[in-house]
Amino acid sequence: MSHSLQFFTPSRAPYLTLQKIPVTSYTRFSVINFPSKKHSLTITKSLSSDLDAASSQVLESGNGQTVGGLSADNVVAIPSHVPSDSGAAAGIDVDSVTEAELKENGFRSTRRTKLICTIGPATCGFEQLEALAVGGMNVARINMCHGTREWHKMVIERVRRLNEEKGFAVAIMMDTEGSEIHMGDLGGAASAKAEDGEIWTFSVRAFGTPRPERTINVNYDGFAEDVKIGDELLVDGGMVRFEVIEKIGPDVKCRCTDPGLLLPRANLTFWRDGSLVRERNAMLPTISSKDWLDIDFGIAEGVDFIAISFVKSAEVINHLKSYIAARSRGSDIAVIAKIESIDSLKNLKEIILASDGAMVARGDLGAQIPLEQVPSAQQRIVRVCRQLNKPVIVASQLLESMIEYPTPTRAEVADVSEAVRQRADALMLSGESAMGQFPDKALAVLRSVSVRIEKWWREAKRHEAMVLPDVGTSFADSISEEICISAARMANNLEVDAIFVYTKTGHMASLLSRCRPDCPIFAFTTTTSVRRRLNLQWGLIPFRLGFSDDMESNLNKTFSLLKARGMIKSGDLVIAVSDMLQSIQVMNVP
Ligand SMILES: Nc1ncnc2c1ncn2[C@@H]1O[C@H](COP(=O)(O)OP(=O)(O)O)[C@@H](O)[C@H]1O
Ligand SMILES: C=C(OP(=O)(O)O)C(=O)O
Ligand SMILES: [K+]
Ligand SMILES: [Mg+2]
Repeated sequence: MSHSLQFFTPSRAPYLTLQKIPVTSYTRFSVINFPSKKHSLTITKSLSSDLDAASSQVLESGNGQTVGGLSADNVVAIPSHVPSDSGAAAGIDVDSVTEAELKENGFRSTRRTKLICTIGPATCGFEQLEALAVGGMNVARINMCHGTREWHKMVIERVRRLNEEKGFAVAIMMDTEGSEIHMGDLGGAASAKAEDGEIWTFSVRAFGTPRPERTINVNYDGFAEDVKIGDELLVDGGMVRFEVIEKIGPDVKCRCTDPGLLLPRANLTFWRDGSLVRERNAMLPTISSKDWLDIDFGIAEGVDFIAISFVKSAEVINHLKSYIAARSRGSDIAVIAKIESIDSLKNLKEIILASDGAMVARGDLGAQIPLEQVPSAQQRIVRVCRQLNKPVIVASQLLESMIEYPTPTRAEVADVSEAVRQRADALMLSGESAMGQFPDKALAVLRSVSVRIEKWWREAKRHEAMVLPDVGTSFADSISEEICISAARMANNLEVDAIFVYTKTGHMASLLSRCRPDCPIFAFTTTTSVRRRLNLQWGLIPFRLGFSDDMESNLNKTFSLLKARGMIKSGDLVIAVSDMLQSIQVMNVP
């Protein structure tokens, strides 16, 4: 039984044909774009089955052993020993955590929201990093505000080793310091307490060690000239407040009006007559000379993402992207724009269009706009990113109290839930994982809240439909988009177990992720770098797999490999799409 449907458009002529094809074992709809390209939409009930032969044939392990079914104590994924970026590799790379999750709980309950951990003194050891990866960390973030390049290099090497030895695909995000005004590093002290009414000296002078009492170094030379007596000085957006009372040369004397804890390199803003004074910040370059050196370091180390602090316009992103393209010879580093200033909100759409993703950096954003405006800004940024098909991260203070306590506050759980409900791609831990006392517990809270809220909203079918504008710039891109939108809709309506996408660049996988379908998306890609990058995006489970242009053989191979590892089983309903063939196929796993 088969059906046909034809679309004709005049002259320019993509004739899209759904035609009747006499096939008995499955139903095939073909969408044909004359004269050049063929797009097939195939609904397959049963696949010609040389599958059993295939499944007995493979799975090659890292040491060349053949692995059949996995036993409970054998859940650690064994990456193929074939060079990872080789398209011809016979095995499949997936990590032990995903594998165990799929086996134990099935497709439906896999976590869709991705998790990022800032790595700091509390989590930089190999075992600590491994514990985070086991706990669900998808991306490790290093913040170039803190630590030395040698320290960051060591963290990068450990994460890479973890990926190689344990089959993880933890990506690395390097976050630049940016050139906004901030305090010095407190001479090595972890914090300093400012009490109500105390007089502190803020100065561009570098103080020796031990740091004289009640002194703070400021990184910006023009500081003393720019502030005026009566200005309000806010540390970290108001965690501590001072009033400027006197200027003596490079020193600015301030009285503490809201006491609190000063942390190393905390951000400083000054306010006059109720408004943020930002003329000076506007003069500072977004990417400082130190940031450029850090960026060179990131390129040399082959990080997966570079997050740029205090982006003000699309121009700086375009500039950086061409810099990276010229320097990194083929390795594709994604650029994430941190939205944390008034200017970045003003130019939001252009910035996001120019970037490969964005971060709602609520820490500094909350210091630049009134706190009560942060939630609506977050919602807007998340929506714009999804519409423009760019991954979006919600960051800062998600579980701030867990820096010190083993359980979150109810309000923190509600905040995390809201970000998950908005269906942001990723949630980020900062101090909680960098220097907190309970990094693993904080990650576990993000994980369990994500899974719970995702399930609740899926079951309640309460996700409002979002209008997804055309983002493609070519006709072929538009076809990919339509295919992904249709595949996601079909997946929801048919209640399929998973969508499979075969993608070389990852683009088709991200288009599917944008649709936020009910089922998980298994993204098969040929390179480890694309696999790592896809790990930031909502709902994608990235695998590295060598595949060809022949979809039938790709599917057979995938089914046999995943079945052999107990990650799928006969009868599971799957939709497969591919960016080589631009096709949709619906089938039961044989
Ligand atoms: N590499 C590091 N070395 C030492 N401390 C770090 C490092 N990274 C982060 N931290 C600590 O974790 C805190 C939270 O991290 P993050 O939010 O990334 O930085 P910031 O507070 O500067 O915005 C920092 O204030 C700092 O105390
Ligand atoms: C993530 C942020 O940036 P950083 O931690 O680098 O200040 C933020 O400001 O929220
Ligand atoms: K930073
Ligand atoms: Mg910031």
